[in-house]
Amino acid sequence: MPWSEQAWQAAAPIYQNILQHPFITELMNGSLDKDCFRFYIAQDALYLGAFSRALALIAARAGDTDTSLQFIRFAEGAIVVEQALHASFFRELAIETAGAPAPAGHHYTNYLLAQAALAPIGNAMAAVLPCFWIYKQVGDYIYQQQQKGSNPYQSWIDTYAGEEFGLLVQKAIAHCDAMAAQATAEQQAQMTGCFVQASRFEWMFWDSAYRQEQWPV
Ligand SMILES: Cc1ncc(C[n+]2csc(CCO)c2C)c(N)n1
Repeated sequence: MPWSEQAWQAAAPIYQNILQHPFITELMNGSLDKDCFRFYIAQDALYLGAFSRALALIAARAGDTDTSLQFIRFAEGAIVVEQALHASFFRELAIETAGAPAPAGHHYTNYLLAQAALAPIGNAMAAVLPCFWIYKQVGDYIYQQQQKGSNPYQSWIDTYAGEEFGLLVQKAIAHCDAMAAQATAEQQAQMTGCFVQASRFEWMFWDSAYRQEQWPV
């Protein structure tokens, strides 16, 4: 069984929790509070900025030029998405600035940056994988389950359900599987741990937006 299948199974309970989260169910039926979505988009702009830096760090640390080039492209993709967010959703939702990161986003981005900078490269790759893979699965799920009719969040939904995005995700999975194939059982277990941890942060990121999470003090 490829590493990615084991990792997905390990994170499956978290993924099920994500699908049942009210942020997702309400996004899907269009009833999500506009302020929660605004909060999410602003936090996501901050997230994408940090995420692209994490990908660029992995590119710099990769052992071969093919992997390096792929992660440079991933990093570019994240910047392009971030700029598109600014251009469309920020204007549409009248968001002036992204503001400061909330606790969950802060925790998630700093985890990714620390893994990308300091951890073994396989761990770093496994830590960024849920960002791709969970969004693909959630995007497809929403797209399939959605009732037809107008949904104010349709353009967001369409971003992650497309075939082009699916190919990108396959590449990210393949790079992790190639790393894992050369790793010891212990290193593979560490990679799985990173994948599960980042999946947890994906749930927390949505939950944070749903609660419009603030710093306690
Ligand atoms: C919290 C959070 N997690 C994942 C994504 C999805 N995502 C962001 S960049 C990228 C790859 C390159 O475009 C993907 C799939 C998101 N937007 N926000």
